[in-house]
Amino acid sequence: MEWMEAEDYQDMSEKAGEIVLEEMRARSLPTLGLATGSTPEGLYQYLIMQYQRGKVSYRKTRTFNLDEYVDLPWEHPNSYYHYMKEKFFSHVDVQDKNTYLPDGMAENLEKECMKYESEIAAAGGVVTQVLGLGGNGHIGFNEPGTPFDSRTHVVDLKESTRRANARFFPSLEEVPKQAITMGIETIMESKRILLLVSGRNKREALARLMEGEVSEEFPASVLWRHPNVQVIADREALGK
Ligand SMILES: N[C@@H]1[C@@H](O)[C@H](O)[C@@H](COP(=O)(O)O)O[C@@H]1O
Repeated sequence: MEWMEAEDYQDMSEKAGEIVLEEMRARSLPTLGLATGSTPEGLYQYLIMQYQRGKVSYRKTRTFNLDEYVDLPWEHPNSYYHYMKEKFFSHVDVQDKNTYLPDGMAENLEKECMKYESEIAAAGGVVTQVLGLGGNGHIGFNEPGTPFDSRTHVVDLKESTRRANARFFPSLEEVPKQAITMGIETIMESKRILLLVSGRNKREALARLMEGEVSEEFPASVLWRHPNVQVIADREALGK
Protein backbone atom coordinates (compact mmCIF):
# COMPACT_ATOMS: atom_id res chain seq x y z
CA MET A 1 0.00 0.00 0.00
CA GLU A 2 1.37 3.37 -0.97
CA TRP A 3 0.42 6.35 1.18
CA MET A 4 0.24 9.87 -0.16
CA GLU A 5 -0.38 12.87 2.03
CA ALA A 6 -2.44 15.71 0.62
CA GLU A 7 -2.57 19.21 2.07
CA ASP A 8 -6.35 19.40 1.90
CA TYR A 9 -9.41 18.23 -0.01
CA GLN A 10 -8.49 20.18 -3.12
CA ASP A 11 -4.96 18.79 -3.17
CA MET A 12 -6.26 15.24 -2.63
CA SER A 13 -8.67 15.65 -5.56
CA GLU A 14 -5.95 16.94 -7.87
CA LYS A 15 -3.51 14.21 -6.94
CA ALA A 16 -6.18 11.59 -7.59
CA GLY A 17 -7.10 13.31 -10.85
CA GLU A 18 -3.55 13.21 -12.12
CA ILE A 19 -3.28 9.49 -11.37
CA VAL A 20 -6.56 8.77 -13.15
CA LEU A 21 -5.52 10.83 -16.18
CA GLU A 22 -2.11 9.20 -16.35
CA GLU A 23 -3.80 5.78 -16.42
CA MET A 24 -6.23 6.98 -19.09
CA ARG A 25 -3.47 8.26 -21.34
CA ALA A 26 -1.65 4.95 -21.05
CA ARG A 27 -4.61 2.93 -22.40
CA SER A 28 -6.63 3.00 -25.58
CA LEU A 29 -9.77 1.68 -23.85
CA PRO A 30 -9.61 2.84 -20.22
CA THR A 31 -12.02 1.32 -17.72
CA LEU A 32 -12.63 3.29 -14.56
CA GLY A 33 -14.35 2.12 -11.41
CA LEU A 34 -16.18 5.06 -9.85
CA ALA A 35 -17.49 5.93 -6.42
CA THR A 36 -20.12 8.34 -5.16
CA GLY A 37 -20.45 10.28 -1.89
CA SER A 38 -18.81 13.59 -1.02
CA THR A 39 -15.25 12.36 -1.28
CA PRO A 40 -14.83 12.01 -5.07
CA GLU A 41 -16.74 15.18 -6.04
CA GLY A 42 -13.54 17.22 -6.25
CA LEU A 43 -11.92 14.52 -8.36
CA TYR A 44 -14.82 14.70 -10.84
CA GLN A 45 -14.52 18.49 -10.95
CA TYR A 46 -10.84 18.12 -11.76
CA LEU A 47 -11.53 15.57 -14.51
CA ILE A 48 -14.18 17.87 -15.99
CA MET A 49 -11.81 20.83 -15.91
CA GLN A 50 -9.11 18.89 -17.74
CA TYR A 51 -11.66 17.87 -20.36
CA GLN A 52 -12.80 21.47 -20.83
CA ARG A 53 -9.18 22.49 -21.33
CA GLY A 54 -8.84 19.89 -24.06
CA LYS A 55 -6.37 17.78 -22.06
CA VAL A 56 -8.41 14.58 -22.16
CA SER A 57 -11.31 12.90 -23.90
CA TYR A 58 -13.53 10.24 -22.31
CA ARG A 59 -15.05 9.04 -25.58
CA LYS A 60 -13.50 5.63 -25.26
CA THR A 61 -13.71 5.39 -21.48
CA ARG A 62 -15.89 2.81 -19.84
CA THR A 63 -17.04 3.37 -16.28
CA PHE A 64 -18.46 1.02 -13.67
CA ASN A 65 -19.91 2.43 -10.49
CA LEU A 66 -19.51 0.64 -7.22
CA ASP A 67 -23.08 0.72 -6.08
CA GLU A 68 -26.66 1.92 -6.37
CA TYR A 69 -29.63 2.12 -4.02
CA VAL A 70 -32.45 -0.39 -4.35
CA ASP A 71 -35.92 0.95 -5.19
CA LEU A 72 -34.81 4.46 -6.00
CA PRO A 73 -35.71 5.31 -9.61
CA TRP A 74 -32.78 6.43 -11.74
CA GLU A 75 -34.30 9.87 -12.19
CA HIS A 76 -34.56 10.35 -8.41
CA PRO A 77 -32.20 13.17 -7.37
CA ASN A 78 -30.55 10.91 -4.78
CA SER A 79 -29.89 7.92 -6.99
CA TYR A 80 -26.25 7.34 -7.77
CA TYR A 81 -27.15 7.35 -11.44
CA HIS A 82 -28.40 10.90 -11.01
CA TYR A 83 -25.33 11.83 -8.98
CA MET A 84 -22.98 10.57 -11.69
CA LYS A 85 -24.85 12.43 -14.43
CA GLU A 86 -24.88 15.63 -12.47
CA LYS A 87 -21.36 15.55 -11.08
CA PHE A 88 -19.48 14.06 -14.00
CA PHE A 89 -21.04 12.37 -17.03
CA SER A 90 -23.15 15.24 -18.38
CA HIS A 91 -20.13 17.56 -18.40
CA VAL A 92 -17.81 15.39 -20.48
CA ASP A 93 -17.87 13.39 -23.72
CA VAL A 94 -18.26 9.95 -22.13
CA GLN A 95 -20.82 7.89 -24.07
CA ASP A 96 -24.00 6.82 -22.28
CA LYS A 97 -23.64 3.24 -23.46
CA ASN A 98 -20.23 3.06 -21.78
CA THR A 99 -21.37 4.11 -18.30
CA TYR A 100 -22.55 1.28 -16.11
CA LEU A 101 -24.29 1.31 -12.74
CA PRO A 102 -26.19 -1.55 -11.11
CA ASP A 103 -29.94 -1.17 -11.66
CA GLY A 104 -31.55 -0.99 -8.25
CA MET A 105 -35.00 -1.00 -9.86
CA ALA A 106 -34.49 -4.35 -11.59
CA GLU A 107 -37.31 -6.81 -11.02
CA ASN A 108 -34.91 -9.59 -10.21
CA LEU A 109 -32.08 -8.13 -8.15
CA GLU A 110 -30.08 -11.36 -7.99
CA LYS A 111 -30.08 -11.56 -11.76
CA GLU A 112 -29.09 -7.92 -11.97
CA CYS A 113 -26.06 -8.60 -9.77
CA MET A 114 -24.96 -11.42 -12.06
CA LYS A 115 -25.53 -9.26 -15.10
CA TYR A 116 -23.36 -6.51 -13.61
CA GLU A 117 -20.57 -8.99 -12.95
CA SER A 118 -20.67 -10.18 -16.54
CA GLU A 119 -20.64 -6.62 -17.85
CA ILE A 120 -17.49 -5.92 -15.88
CA ALA A 121 -15.92 -9.15 -17.12
CA ALA A 122 -16.88 -8.41 -20.74
CA ALA A 123 -15.08 -5.06 -20.44
CA GLY A 124 -11.96 -6.92 -19.37
CA GLY A 125 -12.28 -5.84 -15.74
CA VAL A 126 -11.80 -2.50 -14.04
CA VAL A 127 -8.38 -0.96 -14.40
CA THR A 128 -8.45 1.93 -11.95
CA GLN A 129 -10.97 1.78 -9.13
CA VAL A 130 -11.70 4.91 -7.11
CA LEU A 131 -12.87 4.26 -3.56
CA GLY A 132 -14.09 6.33 -0.66
CA LEU A 133 -13.97 5.11 2.92
CA GLY A 134 -17.10 4.67 5.04
CA GLY A 135 -16.85 5.74 8.69
CA ASN A 136 -17.22 2.08 9.68
CA GLY A 137 -14.68 0.96 7.09
CA HIS A 138 -17.15 0.09 4.37
CA ILE A 139 -16.05 0.20 0.75
CA GLY A 140 -18.77 0.50 -1.86
CA PHE A 141 -21.66 -0.62 0.33
CA ASN A 142 -19.81 -3.61 1.74
CA GLU A 143 -20.59 -3.29 5.40
CA PRO A 144 -18.53 -4.78 8.26
CA GLY A 145 -18.85 -8.57 8.24
CA THR A 146 -19.10 -8.87 4.45
CA PRO A 147 -17.06 -11.88 3.32
CA PHE A 148 -13.91 -11.01 1.46
CA ASP A 149 -14.92 -13.44 -1.31
CA SER A 150 -18.21 -11.62 -2.02
CA ARG A 151 -19.21 -10.69 -5.56
CA THR A 152 -21.81 -8.08 -6.61
CA HIS A 153 -24.74 -8.52 -4.24
CA VAL A 154 -27.72 -6.91 -2.50
CA VAL A 155 -27.01 -5.50 0.96
CA ASP A 156 -29.09 -4.36 3.88
CA LEU A 157 -27.63 -1.01 4.86
CA LYS A 158 -26.54 -0.50 8.45
CA GLU A 159 -28.34 2.19 10.41
CA SER A 160 -25.04 4.08 10.76
CA THR A 161 -24.58 4.13 6.99
CA ARG A 162 -28.16 5.27 6.41
CA ARG A 163 -27.65 8.01 8.95
CA ALA A 164 -24.36 9.06 7.37
CA ASN A 165 -26.05 9.31 3.97
CA ALA A 166 -29.22 10.97 5.32
CA ARG A 167 -27.61 14.36 4.71
CA PHE A 168 -28.31 13.89 1.00
CA PHE A 169 -32.02 13.10 1.58
CA PRO A 170 -34.93 15.19 2.90
CA SER A 171 -35.18 12.84 5.92
CA LEU A 172 -33.69 9.63 7.34
CA GLU A 173 -36.90 7.72 6.54
CA GLU A 174 -36.34 8.36 2.85
CA VAL A 175 -32.88 6.78 2.77
CA PRO A 176 -33.26 3.36 1.12
CA LYS A 177 -32.70 0.30 3.27
CA GLN A 178 -30.96 -1.73 0.62
CA ALA A 179 -28.42 -1.29 -2.13
CA ILE A 180 -26.60 -3.28 -4.78
CA THR A 181 -22.85 -3.15 -4.44
CA MET A 182 -19.86 -4.66 -6.15
CA GLY A 183 -18.53 -7.31 -3.81
CA ILE A 184 -15.19 -7.13 -2.06
CA GLU A 185 -13.67 -9.73 -4.37
CA THR A 186 -15.04 -7.79 -7.36
CA ILE A 187 -13.34 -4.63 -6.11
CA MET A 188 -10.10 -6.50 -5.38
CA GLU A 189 -9.92 -7.70 -9.00
CA SER A 190 -9.33 -4.20 -10.30
CA LYS A 191 -5.74 -3.67 -11.31
CA ARG A 192 -5.22 -0.51 -9.38
CA ILE A 193 -7.10 1.02 -6.47
CA LEU A 194 -7.15 4.64 -5.37
CA LEU A 195 -8.58 5.14 -1.90
CA LEU A 196 -9.46 8.75 -1.13
CA VAL A 197 -9.84 9.89 2.45
CA SER A 198 -10.61 13.42 3.52
CA GLY A 199 -11.69 15.27 6.61
CA ARG A 200 -11.89 15.05 10.35
CA ASN A 201 -14.81 12.60 10.32
CA LYS A 202 -12.69 9.92 8.64
CA ARG A 203 -9.83 10.14 11.13
CA GLU A 204 -10.79 7.12 13.24
CA ALA A 205 -11.49 4.94 10.22
CA LEU A 206 -8.20 5.91 8.62
CA ALA A 207 -6.28 5.27 11.85
CA ARG A 208 -7.83 1.82 12.03
CA LEU A 209 -6.85 1.10 8.45
CA MET A 210 -3.29 2.20 9.16
CA GLU A 211 -3.00 -0.28 12.00
CA GLY A 212 -2.72 -2.91 9.30
CA GLU A 213 -4.90 -5.60 10.84
CA VAL A 214 -6.85 -7.37 8.10
CA SER A 215 -10.36 -8.35 9.19
CA GLU A 216 -13.81 -8.72 7.67
CA GLU A 217 -15.03 -6.55 10.52
CA PHE A 218 -13.30 -3.64 8.82
CA PRO A 219 -13.84 -4.13 5.06
CA ALA A 220 -11.27 -1.58 3.84
CA SER A 221 -8.53 -3.57 5.59
CA VAL A 222 -8.71 -6.09 2.73
CA LEU A 223 -6.86 -3.52 0.63
CA TRP A 224 -3.64 -4.53 2.40
CA ARG A 225 -3.83 -7.72 0.32
CA HIS A 226 -3.99 -5.87 -3.01
CA PRO A 227 -0.69 -5.37 -4.85
CA ASN A 228 -1.44 -1.89 -6.22
CA VAL A 229 -3.24 0.44 -3.82
CA GLN A 230 -2.61 4.12 -3.32
CA VAL A 231 -4.21 5.87 -0.38
CA ILE A 232 -4.46 9.62 -0.77
CA ALA A 233 -5.39 11.13 2.57
CA ASP A 234 -5.50 14.77 3.51
CA ARG A 235 -3.93 16.22 6.63
CA GLU A 236 -7.25 16.51 8.45
CA ALA A 237 -7.99 12.84 7.97
CA LEU A 238 -4.46 12.03 9.07
CA GLY A 239 -4.97 14.05 12.23
CA LYS A 240 -2.32 16.61 11.42
N1 LIG B 1 -21.74 3.92 -0.84
C1 LIG B 1 -20.96 5.07 -0.54
C2 LIG B 1 -19.51 4.74 -0.73
O1 LIG B 1 -19.24 4.43 -2.07
C3 LIG B 1 -18.72 5.95 -0.25
O2 LIG B 1 -17.37 5.82 -0.62
C4 LIG B 1 -18.81 6.04 1.26
C5 LIG B 1 -18.22 7.30 1.84
O3 LIG B 1 -19.01 8.42 1.55
P1 LIG B 1 -18.51 9.90 1.67
O4 LIG B 1 -17.47 10.08 0.61
O5 LIG B 1 -19.71 10.76 1.41
O6 LIG B 1 -17.95 10.08 3.03
O7 LIG B 1 -20.12 5.81 1.71
C6 LIG B 1 -21.22 5.73 0.83
O8 LIG B 1 -22.18 5.10 1.57
